[in-house]
Amino acid sequence: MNILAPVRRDRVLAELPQCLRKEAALHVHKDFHPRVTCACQEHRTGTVGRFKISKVIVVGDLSVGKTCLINRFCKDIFDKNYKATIGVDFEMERFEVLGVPFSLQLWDTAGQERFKCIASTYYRGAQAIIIVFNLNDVASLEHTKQWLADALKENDPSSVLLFLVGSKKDLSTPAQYALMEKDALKVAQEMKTVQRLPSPGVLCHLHSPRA
Ligand SMILES: Nc1nc2c(ncn2[C@@H]2O[C@H](COP(=O)(O)OP(=O)(O)OP(=O)(O)O)[C@@H](O)[C@H]2O)c(=O)[nH]1
Repeated sequence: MNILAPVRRDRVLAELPQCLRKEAALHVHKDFHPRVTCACQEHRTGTVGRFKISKVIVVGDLSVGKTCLINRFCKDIFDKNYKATIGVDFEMERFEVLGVPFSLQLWDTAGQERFKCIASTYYRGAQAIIIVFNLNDVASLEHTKQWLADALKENDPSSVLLFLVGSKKDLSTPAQYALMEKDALKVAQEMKTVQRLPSPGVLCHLHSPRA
């Protein structure tokens, strides 16, 4: 018996872009090295029963907008009142990819120093790390390096996906924004070096709430 509500229509992917199709994945070809094939099959997602699960952790200074980012993605809402996250919060977003049920676990961690200890116990086993900073607060960008270092202590730097996300774009002037964007791209470049990936391993995304 299926007790879950149907997956939201915009979370159903019936077709993948060409570059993500099976034919494009070299490791599924017969003559590919078995060790690589195995490694590709092992890591990316966990499985609970018939469900595939990926874990994403969202880290960054207090009040940079982590909860708002998750709420916009999961519920399409924006709340201008600040309510600090205590420890961690959790959202589960269900998808259907080519007919296969898939869940994204989103872990919203507290930015406040006194909750860091609790929050960091949830870092382990992430497939993606989203590091958020405030585009109007250069210190929050500087601190992303420490957030990354802490998150990587619990995860495999060579396989985890990193996203550096700037928030509160609506509050910055074009000049401030241009400056911050330059600095953010530099930090993203440094993160890529820390991760020691041959290809771009960090995506830098600058975000503002829709009114
Ligand atoms: N103007 C504007 N305000 C934002 C934006 N994102 C978040 N805020 C506001 O910033 C405050 C903090 O947002 P949260 O999402 O709670 O921040 P957080 O990073 O989860 O904070 P902690 O739980 O303390 O770590 C709230 O008052 C939000 O409304 C944004 O893009 N633009």
